[in-house]
Amino acid sequence: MEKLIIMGGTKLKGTVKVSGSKNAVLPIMAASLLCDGQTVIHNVPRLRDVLVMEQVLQFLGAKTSKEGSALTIDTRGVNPQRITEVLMRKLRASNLVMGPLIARYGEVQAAYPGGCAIGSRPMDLHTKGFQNLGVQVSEKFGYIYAKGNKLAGADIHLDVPSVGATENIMMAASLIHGETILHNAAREPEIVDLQNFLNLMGAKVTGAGMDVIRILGVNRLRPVEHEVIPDRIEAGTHMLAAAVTGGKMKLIDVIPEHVEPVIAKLREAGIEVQEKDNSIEIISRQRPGPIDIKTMPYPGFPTDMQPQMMVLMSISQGTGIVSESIFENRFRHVDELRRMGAHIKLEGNLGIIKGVPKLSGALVEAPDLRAGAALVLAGMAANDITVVENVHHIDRGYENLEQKYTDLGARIVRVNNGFRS
Ligand SMILES: CC(=O)N[C@H]1[C@@H](OP(=O)(O)OP(=O)(O)OC[C@H]2O[C@@H](n3ccc(=O)[nH]c3=O)[C@H](O)[C@@H]2O)O[C@H](CO)[C@@H](O)[C@@H]1O
Ligand SMILES: C=C(OP(=O)(O)O)C(=O)O
Repeated sequence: MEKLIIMGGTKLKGTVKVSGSKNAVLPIMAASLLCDGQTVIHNVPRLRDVLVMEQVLQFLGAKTSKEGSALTIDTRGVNPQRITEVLMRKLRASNLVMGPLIARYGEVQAAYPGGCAIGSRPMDLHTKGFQNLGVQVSEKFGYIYAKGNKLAGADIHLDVPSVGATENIMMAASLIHGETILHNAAREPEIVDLQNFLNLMGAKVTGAGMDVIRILGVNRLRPVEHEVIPDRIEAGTHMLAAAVTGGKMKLIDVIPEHVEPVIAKLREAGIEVQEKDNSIEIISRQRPGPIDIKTMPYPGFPTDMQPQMMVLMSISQGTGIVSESIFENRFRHVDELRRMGAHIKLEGNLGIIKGVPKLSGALVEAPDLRAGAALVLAGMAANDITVVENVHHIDRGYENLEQKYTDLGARIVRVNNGFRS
């Protein structure tokens, strides 16, 4: 098991390049199954979820190859079969192959997906959406069976704006007869990137980024080349890394508009943020002031930034409240932050944080991806040494996180059972 050993206390300084978006590239990889031929995706981050998604596509018969940050997916040999738990459980986005497979082959059998253990994460909105399109869905022994030969567009209303359900329905509806109108759709930038990719392939999708998306089904989609958007959660994580270490950091290859909710909260806490076309500069001069956050679907404050923001709140002057409204079990970093001296009280979905002047190093465990990143930030801001265990969670969603921070002056080494790796 790999761990990170962090010697805290260095202010991060310099320029960091933001990698391509994990949550944009995964649905786009799945969407390549909608056509026959070679799809080329540029700006693909090297991280574990992408590797596992490649394994899912390979299991279905696709061939994948990489050159630099370009990923080629050749779907000519695809021959769908039952996707087992072993693969599906490795990531949440594995569920996104369902929409494309139903539309193209009329059938899919797959185990329930995995992903970060941050809540119950049901699939009911995905399966109800498929049923609206004429798919027969049954569930048995942890598997979803979906079948339908005469699929047709429909009016679909999502109970909550689920990112995954919006993506699955958009992909399925792109390659079936008739028009689908998806109401209460998720509005995340990754949905807009998926719309752009589908339309390049020849689909007729409009409205992504708003809460009603219209998809006019077509008979055929063609393979294309596409460049994914920068990762707004990685960008937000770096912005918080600069803020909690008292640093001065320039982020390049970022779309400032996508991180506006994070920028607004940093400014409220007294951190200086300068935005340019595709760069952001963060200057942190003093201990942050108190803020409250409430996680909401985009364009609200992202749940994927809640643990990192809690680190800033742990060292702010005053008391702040975190209200987690998306996932019911996304406070698993709290016990670990307490080990580092944070004063946090939990009451249901509320975290009440009384800032302390400084955190102190400790042995902590990354319980999931963003909580793990938050612990790295806490370790860099703290006195003394912090050891973060279970780094594999962080590797799921960040490309070279510790290397990027080492380049900015942080003192971090990765060890494997005590040996440097
Ligand atoms: C790979 C990917 O893009 N993951 C992101 C995606 O996850 P994911 O797509 O899984 O998250 P959703 O938007 O679907 O989940 C939002 C809420 O809807 C609920 N829900 C969802 C589906 C369903 O069928 N029924 C249901 O009740 C969930 O329990 C949750 O409370 O959006 C989340 C919310 O921004 C992010 O934290 C994840 O990083
Ligand atoms: C929760 C996340 O990922 P996933 O949906 O893949 O579990 C995340 O990226 O923070």
